Amino acid sequence: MTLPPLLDRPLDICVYGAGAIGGVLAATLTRAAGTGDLGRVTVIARGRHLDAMQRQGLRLRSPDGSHETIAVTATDDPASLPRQDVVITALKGHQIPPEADRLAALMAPHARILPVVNGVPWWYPIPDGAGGTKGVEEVDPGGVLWRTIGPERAIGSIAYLGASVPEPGLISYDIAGYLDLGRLPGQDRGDVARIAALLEGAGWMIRQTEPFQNALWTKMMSNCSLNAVSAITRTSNGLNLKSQPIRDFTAAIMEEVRAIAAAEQAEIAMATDKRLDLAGRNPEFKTSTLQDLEKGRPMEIEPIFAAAVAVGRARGVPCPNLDLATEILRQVDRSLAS
Ligand SMILES: NC(=O)C1=CN([C@@H]2O[C@H](COP(=O)(O)OP(=O)(O)OC[C@H]3O[C@@H](n4cnc5c(N)ncnc54)[C@H](OP(=O)(O)O)[C@@H]3O)[C@@H](O)[C@H]2O)C=CC1
Ligand SMILES: CC(C)(CO)C(=O)C(=O)O
Repeated sequence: MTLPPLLDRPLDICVYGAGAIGGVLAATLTRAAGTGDLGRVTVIARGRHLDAMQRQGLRLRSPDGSHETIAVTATDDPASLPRQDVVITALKGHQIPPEADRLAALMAPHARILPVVNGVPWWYPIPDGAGGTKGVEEVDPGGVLWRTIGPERAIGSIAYLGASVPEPGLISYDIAGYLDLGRLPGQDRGDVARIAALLEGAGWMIRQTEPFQNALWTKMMSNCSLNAVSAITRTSNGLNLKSQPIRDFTAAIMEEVRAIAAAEQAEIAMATDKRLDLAGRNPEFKTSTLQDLEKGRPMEIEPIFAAAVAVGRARGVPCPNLDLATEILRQVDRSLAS
């Protein structure tokens, strides 16, 4: 399908899900709203976090420890906003499918969507067995996002940074980093370049790794291993990796994901030992999966770990360590729900 081009005027952006990652994005974009190629910036949030932002503004703690308060335009009702040029989702993977209709209604006909999400994204194609492609069932059950929004409107977006929400209204930007934007081979990248430039204008460091599946599976290698192991042990990676057996288990998952990536024609340039050493450098930081577990919220088990296993299965790549880690986490989730 040919997409209508982005309009030749500043682009209005809505950040849908202003939690840890979305909160950092909302803060930085709101600061820059109305400058350069950036039009109005709005935010979708909910509950006590929304109340706090509406009452006191979004409070941002930056990696250098400095604090600032930013007045954001925030609502829990996307239908109250005008149709957007760009929607950035920063929801958990499992929180996106239930929002499919509201997301689609929020997007102008020419709009692009940037799903900043860990795991196999809902727009990522795998063979459907009939000569076409479809999304991965574990991340988009029944293909609702694939049908309602369409994979061609999505620009691949990966956050290489760390953030958390210590209390409602307060976003802690814990580990400074960057966003990687891109599309798979053969797709038009003109809109990627424009949105990358817009985000750079708002102060973001942007990479555009080509082919994009290299960036995607490089991040998956970290998430499938570090996030899963930290949630199983309920311990930060910094401490986990001091134990040789845990380090070996984490490395084994990384190697399995590397093999799945290779079957997807993706190259993970980062050596496993180097990635493990990097993870050991932030002993205080808890992965987003461990943050969820500690807050008693559902973990992104299906969109991250189970989806990777599913891609491995579709390509005939065994991943027994990741498979076991996934099943352990499902069991943890079930035990908490009962
Ligand atoms: N945190 C991190 O350091 C990193 C996270 N990521 C990835 O980024 C993505 C986002 O994660 P993260 O920012 O940690 O998640 P958060 O849970 O902090 O943020 C998601 C936000 O969206 C809100 N939300 C969910 N559904 C709705 C809805 N229907 N309407 C309005 N608001 C809604 C949530 O509210 P509520 O709390 O009520 O559910 C929450 O505030 C995930 O895929 C994660 O794996 C990637 C890199 C690092
Ligand atoms: C830890 C990190 C930065 C990489 O695995 C991450 O993406 C997360 O916490 O979700």
